[in-house]
Amino acid sequence: MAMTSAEIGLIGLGTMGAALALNIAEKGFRIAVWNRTTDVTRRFHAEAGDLAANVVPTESLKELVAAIKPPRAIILMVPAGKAVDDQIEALAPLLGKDDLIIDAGNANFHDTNRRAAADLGVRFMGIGVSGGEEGARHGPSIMAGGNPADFERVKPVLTAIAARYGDTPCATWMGEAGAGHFVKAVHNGIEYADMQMIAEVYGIMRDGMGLGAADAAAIFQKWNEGTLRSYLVEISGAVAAATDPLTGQPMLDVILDAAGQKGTGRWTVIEAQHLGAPVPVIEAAVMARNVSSRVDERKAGEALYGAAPQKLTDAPSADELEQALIAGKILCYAQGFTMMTAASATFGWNLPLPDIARVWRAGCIIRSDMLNDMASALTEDATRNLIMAPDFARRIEAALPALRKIVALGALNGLPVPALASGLAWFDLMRTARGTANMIQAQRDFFGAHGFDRLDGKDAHHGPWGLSAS
Ligand SMILES: NC(=O)C1=CN([C@@H]2O[C@H](COP(=O)(O)OP(=O)(O)OC[C@H]3O[C@@H](n4cnc5c(N)ncnc54)[C@H](OP(=O)(O)O)[C@@H]3O)[C@@H](O)[C@H]2O)C=CC1
Ligand SMILES: O=C(CO)[C@H](O)[C@H](O)COP(=O)(O)O
Repeated sequence: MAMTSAEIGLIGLGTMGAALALNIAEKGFRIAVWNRTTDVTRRFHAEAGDLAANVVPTESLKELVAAIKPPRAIILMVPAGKAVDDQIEALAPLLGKDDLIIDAGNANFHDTNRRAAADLGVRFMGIGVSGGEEGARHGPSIMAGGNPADFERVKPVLTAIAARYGDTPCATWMGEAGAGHFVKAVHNGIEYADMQMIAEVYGIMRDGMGLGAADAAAIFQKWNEGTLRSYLVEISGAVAAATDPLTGQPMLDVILDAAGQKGTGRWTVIEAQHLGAPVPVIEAAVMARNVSSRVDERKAGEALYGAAPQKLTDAPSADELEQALIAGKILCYAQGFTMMTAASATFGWNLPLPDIARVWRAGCIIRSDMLNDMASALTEDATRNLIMAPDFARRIEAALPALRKIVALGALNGLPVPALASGLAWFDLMRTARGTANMIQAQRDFFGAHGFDRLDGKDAHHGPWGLSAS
């Protein structure tokens, strides 16, 4: 049996867990690990190289617990949902009341709230981890939730393994209970939206402008040297430049156009609706992913209506596409931050928006140069919608003509740009002082006597419709 020597434990040596365990070991912490399938643990230890000396492989939960110094901290890196509940149920009876279970997977924050409130007999916290395998191995962005004292306990490990923006570690406490997992869900929602908007401009390049993957790659690579510098634009350039070793064709041209999902984007959209803080760019991105998976229906649609995307006669320039993407990105992030403000009010959190922008600057999938400017704008005034911040208002005004042009071209020529179009529609609603909901108020009063508010403040809240009018 392993000696009581490890400073931390980890369960689940899959893609993320294995990378995280090596990262922890590399930063000088002795880590005990356990995996449901024992062969995986053995292989992991055997392949850990120099880091194996800092890894204690264990073959039962009892052995894992015995290998860690009390009070223990054990990270779970297993699929969200039932696997987490099952693991807690198996582990908790072996632990003491001061031991801490840390769910570091992509849990639904409602589950994290439930687990934090339950009498588990141990301490519990949920943390969001972003950066994929590479980030987990060399520096993820960490969004922690739970009791602040528990966070302080594990902070030395979390800050040591986290990505760094300059000297600042990207690991921050977001709030009690499910706050960390909530912020991670919003991160993933924005991730969906960023990816979708990039895919939309790629679609204009490919179908509207007749560009090949190599041309698209060059454009993405150039954008990655400017305002749009970000991990997702960088990898879009890399994937567009890659060649399929099997066929010699561009990789993008041999990949099926149907994207999977694990649900975090959907959770964000559902929660946004509950909060009354819509995130239409993310909604459009989730919708588009769902539609992408309906391949047969899309084929039937094309057979019936004909292929819509035609080469544009008035193609936009690469600069205009870049500007449209800049505008879409700002609008999407403004929606995400507004949603977090609404969550703070509803759930009694005080989500630290400037710190969230800061923690996303490095390590995570949505890291980008623009997040540093967002952090500055939110530090000036976190209560203000990002589109009202002078720096971003200037950028939106400069980029708006291009966004309008791309959305209009898309609509006129059957080139789908749902996320960009949703961002623009939201923006136009947000900048219209006299909207059209007077019509909605009147309709509701007409059919349901719901009453309405008046502009002139007079005390007459029903219209002259009467039963005969219907
Ligand atoms: N992949 C990514 O980019 C990211 C993933 N995440 C989240 O991290 C978590 C882990 O993801 P990832 O590493 O990609 O997943 P993998 O599928 O690569 O690994 C899953 C791990 O969980 C174990 N496991 C699966 N089911 C159970 C169970 N019922 N009980 C105990 N152990 C179980 C597996 O063990 P076994 O070897 O026995 O199958 C394996 O070690 C998920 O919540 C995911 O959403 C978060 C950020 C990024
Ligand atoms: O959390 C992540 C990145 O931040 C994971 O990669 C997650 O799986 C991405 O979501 P989806 O699988 O739904 O695309």
